[in-house]
Amino acid sequence: MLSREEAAGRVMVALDYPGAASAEALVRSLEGIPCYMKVGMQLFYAAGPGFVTELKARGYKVFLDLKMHDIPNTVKGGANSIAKLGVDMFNVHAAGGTAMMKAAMEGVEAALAAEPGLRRPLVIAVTQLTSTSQAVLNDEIGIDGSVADAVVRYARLAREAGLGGVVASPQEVRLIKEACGPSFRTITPGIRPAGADIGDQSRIMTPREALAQGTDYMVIGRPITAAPSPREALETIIEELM
Ligand SMILES: O=c1ccn([C@@H]2O[C@H](COP(=O)(O)O)[C@@H](O)[C@H]2O)c(=O)[nH]1
Repeated sequence: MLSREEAAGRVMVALDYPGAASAEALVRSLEGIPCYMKVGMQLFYAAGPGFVTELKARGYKVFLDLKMHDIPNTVKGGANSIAKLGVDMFNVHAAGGTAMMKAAMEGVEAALAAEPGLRRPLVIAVTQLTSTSQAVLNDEIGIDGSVADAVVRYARLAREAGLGGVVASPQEVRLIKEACGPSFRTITPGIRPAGADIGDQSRIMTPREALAQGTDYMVIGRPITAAPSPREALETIIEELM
């Protein structure tokens, strides 16, 4: 059983908006609910790091979801800059390989050494996007085997590189925890309350199902942001988790 506060703390609201004004309106509508805020590419490219530091200054937990995937030296620099924003969590693509993921960790260490008061962010890796189906993985991308096997392989790589968790679908959480241990964090998009529009997601579960699988955090965007009342939609999800 989760308390209301614990349940809210498991939800990361995806602020997928074209600019600061619309994102700020959503944040205000959820005021007082202790959920995580997730800033992704759309908002970050439009509103910049100032929006992130403002959320932190107002006491929000922030996941910066920029999914870095580049050569190790570039990712090291990117991770260094991100760590200096004081976010709680950020990510890279596990497909970049061990050297790239280790470079992200080095970038964080360098930031912490330069500014000892900084918060240490949890660095996590994207495994297979939750929009990727079995058929797309095999027939289009050309990776053989099951999605679950590919996800677990990436999760093991991420753990070996020193990262603290992965982004995956809730359908793979149990396998990831078995392979990487219970304290290795799972952050799961692909969350759809019963009856909600699936949209472009492929590997989905309801909030309650995801929690039963043992997910640590669930990322939820449109089921909240596109609802007539985002606050009511989030409250309903929190109730479902209690
Ligand atoms: O595999 C992934 C990685 C990241 N995401 C992000 O999560 C949210 C999901 O939004 P919904 O509106 O609930 O579908 C979005 O910001 C994605 O960029 C993901 O869906 N899958």
